[in-house]
Amino acid sequence: MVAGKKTIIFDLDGTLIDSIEDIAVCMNKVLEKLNLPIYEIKDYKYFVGSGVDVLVENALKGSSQEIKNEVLKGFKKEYDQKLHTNTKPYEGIYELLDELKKLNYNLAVLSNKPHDFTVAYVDYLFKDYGFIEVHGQKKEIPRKPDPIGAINIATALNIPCEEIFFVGDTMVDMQTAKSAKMKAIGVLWGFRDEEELLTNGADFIVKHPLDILKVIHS
Ligand SMILES: O=C(O)COP(=O)(O)O
Repeated sequence: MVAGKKTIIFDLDGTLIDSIEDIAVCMNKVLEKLNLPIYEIKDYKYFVGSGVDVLVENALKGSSQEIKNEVLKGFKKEYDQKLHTNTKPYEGIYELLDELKKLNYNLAVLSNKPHDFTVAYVDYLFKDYGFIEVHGQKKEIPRKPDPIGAINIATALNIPCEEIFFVGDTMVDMQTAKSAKMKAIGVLWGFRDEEELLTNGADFIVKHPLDILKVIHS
């Protein structure tokens, strides 16, 4: 029975897991091989969030489609084919999930990371927490900030969107939450700042994962 249970949907990159270094290292490797300019980690925090195609677009503004295709192929080979050891849950995430498990919440993930890879990371890092709906980017479903992925989760769990908390670290997540009529929690340990989250509709801002417990009990 899942109906009626309290529900939280989490974004993955920048919210549950700190993946930025592995993404940056892989992309820089591909760029270097092709003699293209590389970027610092802080730049990647703004490139990531809308899926791998947009990551490539952001890193290659002004380049030809041919080069973009080559980088995309190279990045998928470099990054998407294995789990990366520097990618870890943020400090406090396991403590938060322990509490949410005790409270018997429905836990879900909605990411713009490729679907198979999203599932692989959740299985690898969070298999003890019973995430009930886990969705990455799929060809047939428009990616965030389109609300359809979030609405589909609500429908699958039979929970009204208005009762669901959506937790994320970027404007894409806040826009998704608001378009789906969910409660948007913006987190400050991820890739973007408070101003971006508030401007894009965050209902709550949290500085540490355990602060989410205060929000959901308020
Ligand atoms: O891979 C991305 O671009 C973003 O993934 P996220 O939706 O989990 O932040």
